Order: sequence, then C-alpha cells, then structure tokens
Amino acid sequence: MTGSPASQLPDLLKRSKRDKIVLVGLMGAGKSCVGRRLATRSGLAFLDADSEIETAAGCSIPEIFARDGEEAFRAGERRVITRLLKNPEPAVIATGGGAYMNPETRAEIRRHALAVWLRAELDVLVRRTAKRDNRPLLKNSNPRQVLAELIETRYPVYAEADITVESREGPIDTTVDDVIAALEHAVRNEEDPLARA
Ligand SMILES: Nc1ncnc2c1ncn2[C@@H]1O[C@H](COP(=O)(O)OP(=O)(O)OP(=O)(O)O)[C@@H](O)[C@H]1O
Ligand SMILES: O=C(O)C1=C[C@@H](O)[C@@H](O)[C@H](O)C1
Ligand SMILES: [Mg+2]
Repeated sequence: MTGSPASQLPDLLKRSKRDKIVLVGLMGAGKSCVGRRLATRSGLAFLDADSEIETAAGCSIPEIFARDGEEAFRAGERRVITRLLKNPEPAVIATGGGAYMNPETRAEIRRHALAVWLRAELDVLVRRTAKRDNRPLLKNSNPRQVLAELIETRYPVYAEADITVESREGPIDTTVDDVIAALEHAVRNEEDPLARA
C-alpha cells in the first residue's frame, strides 16, 4: 500500500455534494478489486452490485442468466443499483459491466455519484477474464471477439463518466492511487472551473 491520501475521499465526496464513488467499465477492468481496495483505504463502505444482485436473487449471475434470461437480469440490476445509490451512506460501488449502458441508471449515477471509468486494453481484459468462468457473456468459443465488440459499443458510453483511469497491469494500489488523484483533480475543477485555464 502506498502513502497516498485515500483518507481524503470522504471529504472529497462532501465537497462534490455526492455520496458515492461508482466504478464502471468492462468485465475484468478491475471494478470489484480496485473498488474494494479504494474503500478499505479510505474508510468508506464497499458495495458490489453484482454480489448484491446475487443476494437479492438467492442465486449466482450465471444461474440468473440461465434461468430468467439477460433481460430479467438487467431489470434486477437496474433496481438494485438504484437502491444502492439512494442509500445515503457514503460508499464506493462497483457496478456490473453492463449497468452503465442503461440511460436511467446513468442518470441516477450522475445524481448521486462521482463516476469513474476504469479503462483497459483488450489484451488486458482477455487475460484477466480468462481466469474465471463466472461471466455468462464470455461463455462462448471466442471471448476475445465478444470483448472487442463490447469495447466498440460500450467505450463511447463509459466515456460519459466524470473521470477515466487506465487500469494497467501491475499493483492494484497503483490504479487506486491513480483513481484518487483523478478524483481530487475533477472535484477541484468543479469547484473552480477557471483553474483549468
Ligand atoms: N489494476 C489491476 N492490476 C492487476 N490485476 C488486476 C487489476 N484489476 C483487476 N485485476 C485482476 O483482474 C481480475 C478481474 O478483476 P475484477 O473482478 O475486479 O473485474 P471487474 O471489473 O469487477 O469485472 P466484472 O464486470 O466481471 O465484475 C481479478 O483477478 C483481479 O485480480
Ligand atoms: O458486462 C456485462 O454485461 C456483465 C458484467 C458482469 O459484471 C456481470 O454483471 C454480468 O456477467 C454481465
Ligand atoms: Mg466485478
């Protein structure tokens, strides 16, 4: 762990008049592991939307997809994220990779949260997601092609987030440090737009 001032995050949230930091990005971008570390280092609560959906449904995401289909999963995802966002306790939330594609979810995130896009290159995503088979969208013969197509359709939408941080290979704490620095910069710019000049 590095010495960067993660403890400033609760104060940063107050200054931004929002109460959540929400991580968005593709499968394998690191939303869950970076989000958990960010929360631990800053003393904020951590919520993982995928886990919350599984708890609410009483079964795993692959089981929800197999039993009820993707559309039902997306409806549940929307409800769960809205509930998490409306809870006033300050927190870091890792979303599932598809959540930010929903325009209503994006609007709720904008209202309550500072949104962070964890961006990663295709090769990095392919390598990281190959380690586990818990992602229904990648359970086919060519996960690399699926991820490449999702990059095409989703990256322009993820780009609407308040900040973008590259999720590189290397220590997770380095990405956490980059997120904190970018958030500090974004909030400072919001407070004093002229400082950007
Ligand atoms: N910045 C990073 N550096 C190195 N490894 C990482 C980094 N971020 C994530 N990983 C590794 O990549 C894998 C996937 O990460 P994680 O589950 O956090 O992704 P995710 O964005 O939450 O994906 P999903 O949308 O499927 O939930 C994990 O094994 C994790 O340890
Ligand atoms: O990118 C996606 O659409 C998904 C990502 C995961 O986090 C899960 O939410 C689910 O596997 C779907
Ligand atoms: Mg995750």
